[in-house]
Amino acid sequence: MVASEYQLEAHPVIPKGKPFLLVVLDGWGENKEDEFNAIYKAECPTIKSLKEGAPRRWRTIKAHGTAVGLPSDADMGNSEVGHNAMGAGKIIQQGASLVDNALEDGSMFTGAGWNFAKESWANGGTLHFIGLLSDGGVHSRTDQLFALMYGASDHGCKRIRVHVLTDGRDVPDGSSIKYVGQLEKECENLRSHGCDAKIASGGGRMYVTMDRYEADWNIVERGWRAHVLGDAPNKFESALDALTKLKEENPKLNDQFYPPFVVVEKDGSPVGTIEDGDVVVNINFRADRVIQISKAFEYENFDAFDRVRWPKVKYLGMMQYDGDLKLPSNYLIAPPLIEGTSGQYLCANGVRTFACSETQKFGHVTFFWNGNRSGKISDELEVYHEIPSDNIQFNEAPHMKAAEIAKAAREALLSGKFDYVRVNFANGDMVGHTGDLEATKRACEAVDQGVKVLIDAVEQMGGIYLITADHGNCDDMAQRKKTGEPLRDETGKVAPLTSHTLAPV
Ligand SMILES: O=C(O)[C@@H](CO)OP(=O)(O)O
Ligand SMILES: [Mn+2]
Ligand SMILES: [Mn+2]
Repeated sequence: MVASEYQLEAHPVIPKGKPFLLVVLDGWGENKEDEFNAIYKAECPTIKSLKEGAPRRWRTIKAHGTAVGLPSDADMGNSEVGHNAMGAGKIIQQGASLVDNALEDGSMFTGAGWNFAKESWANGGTLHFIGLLSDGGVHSRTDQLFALMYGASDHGCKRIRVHVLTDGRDVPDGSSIKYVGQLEKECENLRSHGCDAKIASGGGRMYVTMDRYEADWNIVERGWRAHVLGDAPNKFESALDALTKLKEENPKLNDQFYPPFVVVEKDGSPVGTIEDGDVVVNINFRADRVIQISKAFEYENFDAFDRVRWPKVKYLGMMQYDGDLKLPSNYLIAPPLIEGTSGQYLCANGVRTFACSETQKFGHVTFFWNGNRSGKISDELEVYHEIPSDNIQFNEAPHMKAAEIAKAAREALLSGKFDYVRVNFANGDMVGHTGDLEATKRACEAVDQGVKVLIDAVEQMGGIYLITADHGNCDDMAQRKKTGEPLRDETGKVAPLTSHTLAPV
């Protein structure tokens, strides 16, 4: 599109010269009002008064499944799809759907990415897969991994090593044993058909490899050491052993936070380090949490941590994760092309924008918002302001940076320098993912207070506001039976729900 195609007529209702405030409440769904709905149980007078005081202006919209471009209506919403859809104002066929389609019609195994990968094992290289091991469908799916493993074996691959990141965030805590068990079975089956397939290393997604927005490079370094160098304090003869024994040592450990581990032979040598001539496929289709590890594999000049050894491998993403950086340069499936984003229109029309969140969600209101492009659309018109997140488990400080975000955005509103202020409050989502109901209530209260500060400021300036969310999370903190009743363990304790929900927003 040329710039003129982005020219817009003046809006008939929204006053020119008055600021517009857009607030995304991350992970804040509209769900059944019961004791496991943290929003309902918290003191949230601002949000409540908006709902009750202006019912005509309040409505719910779908934020999951096919309504936002996901493969099926059983798929919960997530930040990438939510912010992509809101930022572009349209439904985009998401990575998960594109991978499914390519597997179904076979084009996965005829594309340029696949042929590039194949050269490596044709020359004796090992095929490595790295990624999140669950069927949560937010970042990756095990059925897609298995399809790639069998596809490789059918195309002559003789040696596969899988580096697994345990989930417990998009699926219940404790379920990683099940996924590792399934993967072990598939490996066994492949071995009986002449392809030497094994799990080689792993760790929990929030502690190993899958950092985002450069919140903590140590996370990526731990992964690099385990996957590439075969170096981790914990060495076991199988991944199942690793999970069970680490949990025995520390019963409080959850799937999201397993320490890095390496699978070793009887003599203690790692079963699958990453070596020159190998090929590495990252099975995550979602971008944010694999950009850093992709840089570590791809960039010759890299100083985020000491790689010790930088093997000469072919590295491929399931998708290309960053369209601006062209990262990684090789990938299996072309990502959705997201054009005509709101930012492109607003910049073409001279709208001055202030976008703000804390680190954990900073890329959500910038990178995802702009259709998975890093960097700004216009240096003159836009200010992107990041408040550093703390590197802690967020139920320990459920207020996170809500007050700081509100303060920064308030100043932007009152400064008169911006026409459009866009923020994301992370709390409902990030604390919701811990499964800690009490802390999540505090999280909702911090968000509610932040929203109050911002509404006061925008009203003072005579502007208008829109408050919305990207998907549910804190609106239901209990796993449920089919009947809707909460699931309980033998002692009667309710099983916490750490994942997003299917609720509308
Ligand atoms: O933490 C994440 O990576 C996802 C859950 O997997 O959450 P969100 O989509 O809200 O960022
Ligand atoms: Mn989100
Ligand atoms: Mn989330």
